Amino acid sequence: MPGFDVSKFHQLGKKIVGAGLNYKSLLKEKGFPEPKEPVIFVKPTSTYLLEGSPIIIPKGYDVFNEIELGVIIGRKGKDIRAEEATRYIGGYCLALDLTAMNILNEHRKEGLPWLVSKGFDTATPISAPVPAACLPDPPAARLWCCVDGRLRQDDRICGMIFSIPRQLAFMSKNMTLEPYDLILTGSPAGVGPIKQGNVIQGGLEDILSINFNVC
Ligand SMILES: O=C([O-])CC(=O)C(=O)O
Ligand SMILES: [Mg+2]
Repeated sequence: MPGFDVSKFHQLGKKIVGAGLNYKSLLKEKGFPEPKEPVIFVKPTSTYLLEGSPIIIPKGYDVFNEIELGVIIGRKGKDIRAEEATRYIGGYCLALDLTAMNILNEHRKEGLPWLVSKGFDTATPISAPVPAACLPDPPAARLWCCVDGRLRQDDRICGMIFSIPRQLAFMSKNMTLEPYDLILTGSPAGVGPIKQGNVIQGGLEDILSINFNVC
């Protein structure tokens, strides 16, 4: 994409918009109905964590792994049409949308926002980014996550309920998407607790990989 350098993502990363409950496999696992529209939330940029730094679990937080394909926005867009959405994608990364599930479950029951469960420091570990051209066919790609070498999550991007173009269209009706925003596109089944000493690894085909320690 002209004028967009995805390698600057780690310095210039802007808002983080997540789509939750977006994989058929996850909803089956949780016994939740499919949402009629994308369920979206924002994470603070202070949650970003780069490889080499450890995940820190706050006391009393039951933090769960959530591997996700991250879409890095490459150009400003408002009211993006799903048919044109790929033109706004500047690159991809892998991310862990770490979530304090004990807190989220309580807040969900009470109809409260998700910020506390998803907004703690180190809650968004991210991989190195790649340009959009490195992933020509996202739906066909396999996404996986291991904890201490044991496979927990393994699904294809086509297991999403709302495709990446539909997510960008929905989000950009509500808010302008800007270069270096990160869209977290939802996590497949297999989320579970992580604890001090765990090693979390994930991948998308042989295109993206992520590796973090929990301290
Ligand atoms: O944590 C949750 O239950 C919602 C979420 O972010 C996801 O499904 O990826
Ligand atoms: Mg998530």
